[in-house]
Amino acid sequence: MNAEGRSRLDQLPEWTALGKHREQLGKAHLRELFERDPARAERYTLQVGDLHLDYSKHLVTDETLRLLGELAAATGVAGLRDAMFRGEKINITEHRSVLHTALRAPGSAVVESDGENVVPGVQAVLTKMGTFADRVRSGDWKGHTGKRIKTVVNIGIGGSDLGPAMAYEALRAYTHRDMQFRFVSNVDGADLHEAVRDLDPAETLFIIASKTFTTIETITNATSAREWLLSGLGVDGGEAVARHFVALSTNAEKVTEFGINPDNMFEFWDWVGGRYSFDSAIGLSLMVAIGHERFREMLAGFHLVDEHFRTAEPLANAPMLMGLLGIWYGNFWDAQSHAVLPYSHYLSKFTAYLQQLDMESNGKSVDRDGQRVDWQTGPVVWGTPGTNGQHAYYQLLHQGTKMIPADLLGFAEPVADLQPRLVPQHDLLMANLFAQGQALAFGKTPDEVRAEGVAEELVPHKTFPGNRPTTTILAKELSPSVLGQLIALYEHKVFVQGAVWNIDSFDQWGVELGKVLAKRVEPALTEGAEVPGLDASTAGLVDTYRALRGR
Ligand SMILES: O=P(O)(O)OC[C@H]1O[C@](O)(CO)[C@@H](O)[C@@H]1O
Repeated sequence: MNAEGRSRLDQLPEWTALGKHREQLGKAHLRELFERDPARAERYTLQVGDLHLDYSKHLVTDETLRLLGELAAATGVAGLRDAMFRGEKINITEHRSVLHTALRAPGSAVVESDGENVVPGVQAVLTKMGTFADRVRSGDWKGHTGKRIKTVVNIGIGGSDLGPAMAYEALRAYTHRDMQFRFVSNVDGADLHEAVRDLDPAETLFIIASKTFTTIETITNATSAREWLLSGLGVDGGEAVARHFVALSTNAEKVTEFGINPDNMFEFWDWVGGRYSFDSAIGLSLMVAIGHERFREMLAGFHLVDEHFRTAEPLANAPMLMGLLGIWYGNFWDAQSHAVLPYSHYLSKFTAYLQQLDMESNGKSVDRDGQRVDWQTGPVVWGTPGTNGQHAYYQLLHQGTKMIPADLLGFAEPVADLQPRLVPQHDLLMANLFAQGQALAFGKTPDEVRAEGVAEELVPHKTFPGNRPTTTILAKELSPSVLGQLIALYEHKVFVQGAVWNIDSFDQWGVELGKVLAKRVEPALTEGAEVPGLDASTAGLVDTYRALRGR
């Protein structure tokens, strides 16, 4: 038991009860669960805003859900959720509030951190972003030589890249048709090189997105971008940088040091985690792309799901259910990973975005009390757009030895631009989604295979065991609001899991060691410096690298 009187997770009776229930369920098959309970599909469906969630193809019964609800109650998920919304410092290792929900709260809301209402500041930045976005979109914002901006290059990494880059792809149909948007994150110079090589510096705006403004990848790329701009324009700096560089950051001092005019800095706050930041100033490139009205629609979508999460009963609460189902598989069925499979080309970067959200949040093995956990925490999140995956790794999903719960996401209507020309194609896409969910759940028995006249020796090969759980999430179309709803759904799902596992989902100490070691090793590569304490393997690799580079 910890100081707050909370027992270790695996010693809770609710945990033990789930373990026993799992044994009792034994080899229960989804086929039987559906046969036994004809109303199952209808009952295990939720409508949240525009999102229709079908969780009937999960290896659960009413009893499972009841026990999972009891686990959520016993682990104080709702209490921690309320503390988050109230602005309490639930990020305990960094002593910070966790208030991304305030970024999308209505202007009239009052949300306090350290006794101060943060909402007016959020709204002021949104207004400043809106004015700036309008100026760039309309051509009123001119580059150094008086030309209008045609390309926006966002330079950032992690949460300062994945969110805007993903949302830009997702909302492509809503983006400014006469402008281009590019996203540079990798410290590999090839990323920046490819992004700018066909651009005219006079028509290019760089948005430097970094919460800390100290991230080596971003500062290195930003410095190279500044050199590219200045040499392209044939000037020394000063006014040219002010016309072509803006910053999104919490660190005004470093932004000014870099040479960016503080008037062109859009601020956010330390209570916004990097991976929860793209609806803050970090979304500026997206706002320029889709316009501030659409951006506000997206925020309203986020808020709708925030309110649902805050108020809905646990077993009618979509993020709560999704989080608990993940716990059911990870902790009681030993599933190691979770696939997110969008049946939408526009969501091609959605899973990559979720990887940071989920794995940086819940990839922890020490609990909030600093004790090593004895239970599995965050899963490996992976996946690509569904139909492409079908022709690559779905073989393993259907007939492999691993249990991989999956989310299938799809939209009833293609985005407006594609209608009506490609509507039949869209039906084919969605038929694939429905077919995959069905095949994964129900499979094909040996008898069904035999009935097709298949030779006996091939029967085992053509049998599909099924019983592979999926959640299907449908919406009418991928609008800005629906995107906001989807992201908030996953953000809160991750929250629920972290709360049950009793880990701090809002720090990321695990990324630090590599950063420190890279800084230490770099002089060995560039200057051949002696790096004390290098292990034999790494020292050998450094030597090989230097030899290959002729140093
Ligand atoms: O916005 P910053 O400060 O440049 O950080 C970028 C990313 O680096 C991390 O701190 C660590 O990878 C992420 O959490 C964050 O999103």
